[in-house]
Amino acid sequence: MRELYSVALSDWAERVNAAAVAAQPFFFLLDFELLEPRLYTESEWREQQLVSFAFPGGEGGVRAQRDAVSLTAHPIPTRRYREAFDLVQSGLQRGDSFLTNLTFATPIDLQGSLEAVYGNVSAKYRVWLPERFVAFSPETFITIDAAGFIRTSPMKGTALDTPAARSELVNDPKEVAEHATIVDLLRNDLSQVARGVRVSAYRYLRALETHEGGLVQTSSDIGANLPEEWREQLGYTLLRLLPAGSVSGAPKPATLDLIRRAEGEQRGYYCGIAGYYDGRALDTCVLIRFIEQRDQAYYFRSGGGITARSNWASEYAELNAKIRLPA
Ligand SMILES: C=C(O[C@@H]1C=C(C(=O)O)C=C[C@H]1O)C(=O)O
Repeated sequence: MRELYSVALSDWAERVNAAAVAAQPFFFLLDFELLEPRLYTESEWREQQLVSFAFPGGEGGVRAQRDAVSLTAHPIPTRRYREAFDLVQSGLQRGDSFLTNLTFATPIDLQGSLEAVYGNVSAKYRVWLPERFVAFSPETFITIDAAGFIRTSPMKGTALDTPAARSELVNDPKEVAEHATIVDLLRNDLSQVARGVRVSAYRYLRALETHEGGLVQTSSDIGANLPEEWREQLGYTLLRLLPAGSVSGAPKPATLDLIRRAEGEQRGYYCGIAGYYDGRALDTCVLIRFIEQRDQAYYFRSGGGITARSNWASEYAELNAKIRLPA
């Protein structure tokens, strides 16, 4: 398996394995295309501040600021969205894919800096890579506890947090089917690296607060047992699970090809993962709810899952509805 990876990725995986075995804390970033793997030691984030992150059980990075931050989106032209959507639809109709996550970068005006966004918003996971991006993600990719129990909580299905939209989300056959597809895909992914795969909670609703009103998402929890010596293989285990099913689709190889053709640009760290190992256990998130800085411009990256039953206008609306700052 190892020879399939680039030198940079194998090197990254070996360094992850070594640090995990040595009980040395580390933080990492992996981009969607797996071209720019990064691994940071404690002094690189604490003293040199090459990256900042705030994870549920972990590090804080810079403290919350009080500067006002806000954003104004300039939605991408519907024509551009439809072209990509139609390309994805033809792949879905041919049966190359049965679920494809289609995303775009929407230009935004940002009042405040990436740092100010990082310091002001609340989210389960926050990551700030200076000059590059800030992410405020609600989505866990996987966690591994000290005993080697691996868990994942895919989020699939998003709606505004109103009673009507909630019940539509819960009852919509398309949403039900998409969610089942993702849970299946992740069960399969986990079974590649672990044993005793089980779903402990299925399709529960979770509210997400934002500056401009709430969103709800449907999530599930899936878990399994890694081999006892899991730390020795941690880097390669992570690579085998990527890209994350919830932000790619199924089946993965053909779907990734469809995504590349439809989106026409790399996702970079958006839809990649970030992880924090505290010396014993690992927590990772999917890098969504993502503001990117390119040259002197800012873009909000967002998207959602498309199936053969999807309709372009509601998918376009979902992509735009996600362009918000959490409270
Ligand atoms: C890629 C994104 O969304 C993904 C797709 C979701 C969906 O289809 O409901 C929800 C969360 C993400 O896993 C994003 O929000 O940017």
